[in-house]
Parts: sequence; C-alpha cells; structure tokens
Amino acid sequence: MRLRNWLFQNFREVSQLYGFEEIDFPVLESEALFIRKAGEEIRDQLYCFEDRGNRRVALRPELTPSLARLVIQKGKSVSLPLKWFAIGQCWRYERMTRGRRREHYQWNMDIIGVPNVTAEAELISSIITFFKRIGITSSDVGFKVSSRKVLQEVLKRYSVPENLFGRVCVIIDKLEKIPIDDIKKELRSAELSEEAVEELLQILSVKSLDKLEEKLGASVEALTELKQLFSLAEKYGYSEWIQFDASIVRGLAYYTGIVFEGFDREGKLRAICGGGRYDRLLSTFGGDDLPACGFGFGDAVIIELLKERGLVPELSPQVENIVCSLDSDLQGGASLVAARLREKGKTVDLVLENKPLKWVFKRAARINAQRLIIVGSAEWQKGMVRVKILSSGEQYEIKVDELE
Ligand SMILES: Nc1ccc(Br)nc1
Repeated sequence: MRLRNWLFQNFREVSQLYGFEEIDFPVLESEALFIRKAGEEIRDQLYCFEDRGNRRVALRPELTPSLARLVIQKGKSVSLPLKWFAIGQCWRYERMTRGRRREHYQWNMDIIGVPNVTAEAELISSIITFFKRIGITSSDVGFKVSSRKVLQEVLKRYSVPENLFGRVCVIIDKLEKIPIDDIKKELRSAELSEEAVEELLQILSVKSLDKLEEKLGASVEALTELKQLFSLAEKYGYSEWIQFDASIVRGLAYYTGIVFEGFDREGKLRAICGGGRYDRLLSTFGGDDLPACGFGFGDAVIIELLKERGLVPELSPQVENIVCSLDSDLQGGASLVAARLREKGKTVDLVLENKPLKWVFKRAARINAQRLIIVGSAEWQKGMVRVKILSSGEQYEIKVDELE
C-alpha cells in the first residue's frame, strides 16, 4: 500500500504539473459501454454480469469509455479543451488457472477538444516527466510511436471498407504475439485481399519516417502529423525517448491517429503504458464527435520495471511518537498526552493495552517511532512524562504542557 501510494502520488503530482483536473467514474458501468465488435481481448475478458435489476453490467476494463460518456453528459457545460486525469481500478475476468491478476489500477490522462498533435506531444511529455521523477531514464525505457493513419492510407488504397478499420488494427496489434500465418489468416477472414495483406505487413516493418515517405509520399497526413510530433519532441527535449515504429497500432479498436507505447529497452516486460488519438469515440455513444487523445498507464509492469532496475523506493512506516502508560490506571494519562501531541500535528501510536516495556520497545522499532513517551506514576504526580529519543538513547523528563 505504501508503494502504491507512492506511485499514485507521483501520478497525481505529474498530472497537476501539467494542469490536469482529477476526475473519477463508477467502477460498475453498463456492459454496453464496452461492447465493441472488433474482436478485442478487452471484450473477451470483460468482467460482466446481470445485476439484481436484471441489468447487464460490467466492472470497467478501462477508463476511456467512461470518460467519453462523461464528456457527452457534460456537453456544453464544460469549456474545451478538457484536460482530465484519473487513477482507477480496472477489472478483467480471466480463469484463475492463468494465475494473473484480475484487477489493476490505471493512470489515465486525456485531452479533449484539441485536434492537432500538440496534444499527443504534451501527453508523451507528461509520461516522460513521470519516468524521470521515479528514476527511469531514456536508456531504460523508450516510446514506439506511429499513426493508424498509415494503416488507413494502405486500406484505402486497397478499398477496404472503413468499418473494418478497427478490426484490422486489433489483428495487427497481435503481431509478435501470435504466428504471422495466423495474422494473415485473420486478415483474410476480414476480407482483405492477398495483395492488401502483403502490402500491409510490408508497411508495418518500416522503421523510419524517410522510408515511410518513400512508401506513402510526402503529402500523406499520417506523415505530416508524425513529423510535427517529432519536431515538437525535439523542442520539449525528449527526442531520445521516442522512435517511429510503423508496427505499433495498439489493441484498442477506437484509436484513429497517433498511437504510442512505452517499452522497456531490455525487452523483458510487456508494454509499460500506451495511448493515442481517438477522434471517433464519442459518436459511438451517440454524442457529437470531439477530437480526443489519451493514455493508460497500469500499476503492474512499472513495478516490475522498478524491481528490475533496483529503483523500488524504501518506504518504511514512520511515526514520530509512541506513547504508553506503565500501569492501567494511567491509560487515561497516556490518552491525554497523545491528544495533546496530535493537536499539535504530531503523529502518535498510542499503546492501547497494558503491555510490558519490552513489548513497547519492540513495537517502537517495528513502526520506526522516533520518540517513546512513557506515562509513569512518579512523573505523572509532578505533571511530567519521561521521553526517550530512540535513535540516540537520550532520555529526559518534561512537563506535559511543554511536550511538542
Ligand atoms: N483491462 C485490464 C483490466 C485488468 C487487468 Br489486471 N488487466 C487489464
């Protein structure tokens, strides 16, 4: 819990550093919010059920659909751009045999109402700021960046219907996760011609913007946007963190433009975070479309990375005072001393039972108390208590009123 609080504190401080407002949504939503027909894993693993009102509901697997619903609900009552962040528990339903977690926490930052790539550049910058705060450098982690407009351009040239776009992206996202022949089979089952499949896989292997320009031509929007993003990255000073990689499409069907994911350069871990532009999501829920982009950053892989790099912080419990009485009829005195110290904002662990001093010293060490305050009858008669500084062993008597 201390490690989680430390992580979330950093999420929050970075979000506030970038001027984002915190929001939250219900963990339980209508199942319909997450029903998409693009064959996504997030759909297959939906933690859904029927509630006592016979409603189909689900524990949210991600936060973005709830954010979209909230933007629509707020409608004209909020002024754009919206810069919102949330840290929320998300769920999936997997068989326990897989031994994987069913719940995790995700930090999300989203910018609603900004159509140009300055929004994506800002989001990537915020994640890099987070990494730097916790000691992760560009030699530990990088970002693979691409745009789904690359795929869209290819599909258009092979007249693949628009409504297949999300599904094709979800299939492509499985590259390097399932055999290439299965990818080809799934693409063919999505009615892509043999030629379209080959051209698609060809373009996905492109690793430089120059090469992409050779393939697609300089005027293609995908290219101009990516060039803008890389030029902004240079101004932010984070060029060494990002690289173009056409194979990055991300596995969520609703992305429509720039997509990015944070990866560990040693290649041992799954993606650390990911996000992108989703300009068409609001209309899928009956709202008017607004330009939108955002990312999700889970609390699991980052902890594995910190462990790999020996960067997990030492977060021992810390309390300033432990207060005890030497006999049960002085328990009230101990409570009074504790109350006085707490009124002054001092943290106190009050021993609540009549325990021998040996037990108190053990507990003081376990909770890392700085000071032991003993209420004993002799001192109490004089309105005093005995104080022991646990690090130095120094001890002295002091009037209760002078305690601070
Ligand atoms: N979407 C999702 C939810 C929960 C976990 Br654990 N992983 C992914």
